[in-house]
Amino acid sequence: MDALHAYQQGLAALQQACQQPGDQQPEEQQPCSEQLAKCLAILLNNSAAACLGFGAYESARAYAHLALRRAPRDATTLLHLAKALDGLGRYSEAADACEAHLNALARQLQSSNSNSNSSGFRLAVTAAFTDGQRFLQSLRQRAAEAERGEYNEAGMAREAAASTTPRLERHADFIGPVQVADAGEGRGRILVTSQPVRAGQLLLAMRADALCYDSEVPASFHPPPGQQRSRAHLQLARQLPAAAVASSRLAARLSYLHANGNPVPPLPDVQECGFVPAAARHGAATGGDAERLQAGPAAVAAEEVAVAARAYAAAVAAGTSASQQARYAWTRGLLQTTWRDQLSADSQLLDGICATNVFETNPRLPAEQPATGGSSTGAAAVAALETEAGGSGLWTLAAYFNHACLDNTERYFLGDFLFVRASRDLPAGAEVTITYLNPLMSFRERARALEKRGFACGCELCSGEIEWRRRQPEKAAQEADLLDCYRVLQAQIAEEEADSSPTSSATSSTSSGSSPATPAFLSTHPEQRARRRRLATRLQELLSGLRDATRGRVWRAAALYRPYVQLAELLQSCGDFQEAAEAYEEAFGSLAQQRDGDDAAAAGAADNHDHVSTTGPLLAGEAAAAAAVAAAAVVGDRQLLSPGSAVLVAVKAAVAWSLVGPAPRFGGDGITWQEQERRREAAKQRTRLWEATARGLWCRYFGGNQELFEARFAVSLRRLRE
Ligand SMILES: C[S@@+](CC[C@H](N)C(=O)[O-])C[C@H]1O[C@@H](n2cnc3c(N)ncnc32)[C@H](O)[C@@H]1O
Repeated sequence: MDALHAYQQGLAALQQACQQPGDQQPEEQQPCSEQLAKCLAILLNNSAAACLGFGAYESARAYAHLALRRAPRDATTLLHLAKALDGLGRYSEAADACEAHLNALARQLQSSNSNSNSSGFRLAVTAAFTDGQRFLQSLRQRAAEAERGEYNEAGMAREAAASTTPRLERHADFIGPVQVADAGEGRGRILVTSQPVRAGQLLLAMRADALCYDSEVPASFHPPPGQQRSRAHLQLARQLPAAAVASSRLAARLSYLHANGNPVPPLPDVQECGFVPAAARHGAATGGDAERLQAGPAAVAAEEVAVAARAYAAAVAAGTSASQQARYAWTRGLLQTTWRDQLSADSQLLDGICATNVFETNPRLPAEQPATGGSSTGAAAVAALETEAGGSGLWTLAAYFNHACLDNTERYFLGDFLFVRASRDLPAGAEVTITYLNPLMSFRERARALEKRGFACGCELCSGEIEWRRRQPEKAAQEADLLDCYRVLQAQIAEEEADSSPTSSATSSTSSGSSPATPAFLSTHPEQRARRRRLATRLQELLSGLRDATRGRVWRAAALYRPYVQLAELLQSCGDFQEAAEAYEEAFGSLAQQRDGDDAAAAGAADNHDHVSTTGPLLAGEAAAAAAVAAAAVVGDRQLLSPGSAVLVAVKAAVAWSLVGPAPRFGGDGITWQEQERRREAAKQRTRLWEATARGLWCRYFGGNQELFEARFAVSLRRLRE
């Protein structure tokens, strides 16, 4: 800031020197001498560099632009312009400026060869050229991301996996075909599609505006007793006031967010918040500075003096009181000045904003971690990377998504980057929703969690359940009783699983050296296996009751998915791989929308199968698999409750089937060698089928990047290849 001040004084002095004596009007000013023009260019360029130093990008751009009017081919100024445009998110223009910078360096190299300049100079220019090429590459990458939503997600997953607290700073946000609109009817602001979109299309990708990873919470931080929010969430809320004071962009974005219990703020100001849609970026990518760069040296005109003065004023404002630019933050009282003239942020309001809008980065699937009644605000039904770090963050544009238990998007995180894709084809103007909860929680759990947040969900899933309860009160009561029993059983299963510590005789899931014959999760202790088998039998009985109680309902996953996955895991740990695989298939089947006659269709499939196959223990499972895979193939026709869970459970089914063939049969069942061979072959086919199903769903709902699929399911896929 001091440097900028000094340059400004220098510029003022030169300005005076350039002025002709007498009382000419500014328009009549004469061109100053070549030497003065050179000095001016240097001072303007240095001013640009100073502005870059404290993030005053608009001022840096203005200064660099003025400097280039005097020295249009100056390599350093072109680099400063590229950096300023990069900071402003104008990536294509920044790439143009960077290319011009590289051309200027190439010319310098050429003339240094012919002028026999010192080798030191040539080395320095060559090094700058290499840096410039790298910079250009990263600008082109950001332009592709911001303008077209083209991300190297597998590369980002690797970047994320390389750190325990990943922050993917080198990537740009993408705001696709969505915009904020007023929903009215007490539902606040929502996101709607700005054009028709296809299932799987990327709607939004953005870095967290603020994020705290679990591992970043100081050990000394003890949340107040009874607190429902995670430690990272609370820590984030504590950090926000200082962060809002330090960044006007963050303050602006936060100020438009809703905090339950407060009046809903107006629609966010796009300029203030910097929510630039990809379409607008694409349009801005032509012309602008890139074109104006062609302008030759010019006289010091009054207009330019005014531009320099404005750039200076803006830089000073940005450097001294960053948050002055967040106008609505002042109106709302989120930012204030204290009696000592210091800037401060309303921590209570920010705490409320956090409570209403935070997402968790690696919410676990319910089968991995039973839902706890929905205290987490961001539980999502997507398979987390095995390496993904847990944390709480704010993604301020995603905060305008309203909730629906049966939503029309899929979301996932790569480090601190949030991706949201459409999970259905949607027309223009359709409301885009996400689920704040895990849709696989029971209706009662979801309703209770949303009640705490002050609203009731009226989505198709919830209204379907309400209608079913009205029509079938006995079945609903039966289901509720069974789910209560399931909760008791769940606690016993959790206790049993806790018993598989490395010191116990069962092999822990973290042990190494697993092979298909002795998978890591297989319990080798006979007593433990017997205990688990007993629990599995009780779960099977309970599931048979739940199936009856929910027969005829459109969606059954909320009741069936979790117990089936849990059953599969128990069976797998007992070495009953085939039964485990079939339980995973049932879990998968429960995710697909049930239609009238679906059960009859499955029975029909089994009957058909009967005619062509010898009756055997694989039969029921094969029919179920065929039905499930068929369901996966026609998801366009009907829906999956949670595509993320469907992909995960399909992978798990594939792994379970891969273990069937070569696994030893406990207890022996006296089957022939040929029969064993037949089963082995059938299991192999089923493995391939389920892997293909998982990949098919991945393509439909997650953009289809196979490398990312490999990264997400690395451990499981390795097991499949063994
Ligand atoms: C993350 S904000 C979503 C955006 C919000 N509508 C706004 O204007 O800021 C969460 C809040 O939106 C409201 N909301 C979200 N989903 C809703 C729904 N399905 N029905 C009614 N209100 C909802 C609730 O007040 C909730 O606490």
